Amino acid sequence: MALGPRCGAIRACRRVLERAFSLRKAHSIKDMENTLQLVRNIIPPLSSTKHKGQDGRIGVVGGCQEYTGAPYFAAISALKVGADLSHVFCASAAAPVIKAYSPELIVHPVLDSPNAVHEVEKWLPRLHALVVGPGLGRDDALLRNVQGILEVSKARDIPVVIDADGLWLVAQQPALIHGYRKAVLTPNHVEFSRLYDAVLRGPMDSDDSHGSVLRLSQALGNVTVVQKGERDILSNGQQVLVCSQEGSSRRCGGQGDLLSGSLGVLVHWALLAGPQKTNGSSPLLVAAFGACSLTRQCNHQAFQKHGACQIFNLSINWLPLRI
Ligand SMILES: NC(=O)C1=CN([C@@H]2O[C@H](COP(=O)(O)OP(=O)(O)OC[C@H]3O[C@@H](n4cnc5c(N)ncnc54)[C@H](OP(=O)(O)O)[C@@H]3O)[C@@H](O)[C@H]2O)[C@@H](O)CC1
Ligand SMILES: Nc1ncnc2c1ncn2[C@@H]1O[C@H](COP(=O)(O)OP(=O)(O)OP(=O)(O)O)[C@@H](O)[C@H]1O
Ligand SMILES: [Mg+2]
Repeated sequence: MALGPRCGAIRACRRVLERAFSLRKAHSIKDMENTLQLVRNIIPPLSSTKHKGQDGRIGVVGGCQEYTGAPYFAAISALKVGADLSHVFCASAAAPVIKAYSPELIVHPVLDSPNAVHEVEKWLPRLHALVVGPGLGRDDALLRNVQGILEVSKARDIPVVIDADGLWLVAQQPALIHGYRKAVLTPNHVEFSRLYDAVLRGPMDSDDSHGSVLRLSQALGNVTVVQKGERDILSNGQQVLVCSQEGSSRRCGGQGDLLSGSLGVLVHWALLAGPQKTNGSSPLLVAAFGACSLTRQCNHQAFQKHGACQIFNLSINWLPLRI
């Protein structure tokens, strides 16, 4: 009985994905349509023969005393997109708050414990992907623990989406993810400039966004980079994709968290599907394009429905995931 509403929500979410991917608006170029078809190909079919967990067990690493919304938005988005289980590994002060937001999330108050790396590592064999950074904050002790978590995740070949303060850590230590082909970075404008400066040791050319994203990806050893903005620009150092699907002009906090959480599950689906389903294109690029497209489409639908409503802030932006 408890599964009913959740299955309904997932089916609804899949319908939103399907609708998002069948839109032909906004800078619609043939490449964009072709890529959306590849995104459709990686979405696993629902089936009564599957067991719980098969469609994705995602871990979000983030959440501290100040920021409890960001890890919640990322983790709940993974579920709403279609993951079966969503974990949050956060600092102890954030855990009761995040638990209270939703009984659907599994919350581990471990990030500030002396055994944080071990506490997360013991879950890794059961997780398909990690989303590192939403609401993490910049406390040195937490960042040291997250460094350890990234190292053990790489050793186990777990895909990682790195966002927000996770990108702050990578800007301090690019070697942490250099050459790790299962990493996707999702910087906003400021995070991208910071990373570019740190890795390429010079300011980016603001007249050449494509080139800048391509060069940053190459300099990081072909890690996939998603530069969010008016148009999202994605590259794995070989190919550059642009997602210009119509979004909204409302720029409230948390939209990037929806993107990184959605991407966590799409990365898992894309790697499971493999290059035959993505027609030889990089599965991670296809996943990233799907997450950008979905987030922008949700922003668009929410804005259509609620306008520039200031009261509900972010909630207006993720309502479409629940229809
Ligand atoms: N509800 C929650 O819990 C949420 C928590 N969150 C968490 O907060 C933490 C910090 O993340 P963050 O993104 O605020 O980063 P940070 O480096 O402090 O930069 C902020 C400053 O950069 C600027 N700026 C930003 N974008 C820009 C642009 N496109 N173009 C130009 N400038 C731009 C802007 O500067 P200003 O305009 O104010 O001078 C802004 O004030 C992180 O853990 C994250 O996950 C969020 O996820 C939201 C929801
Ligand atoms: N100017 C814009 N026009 C339309 N969509 C945008 C614009 N800027 C960002 N977006 C979209 O909003 C989503 C989040 O991007 P944004 O740059 O706000 O991330 P962020 O700053 O990391 O957000 P968060 O507040 O969650 O940290 C992305 O899907 C992106 O495509
Ligand atoms: Mg962000």
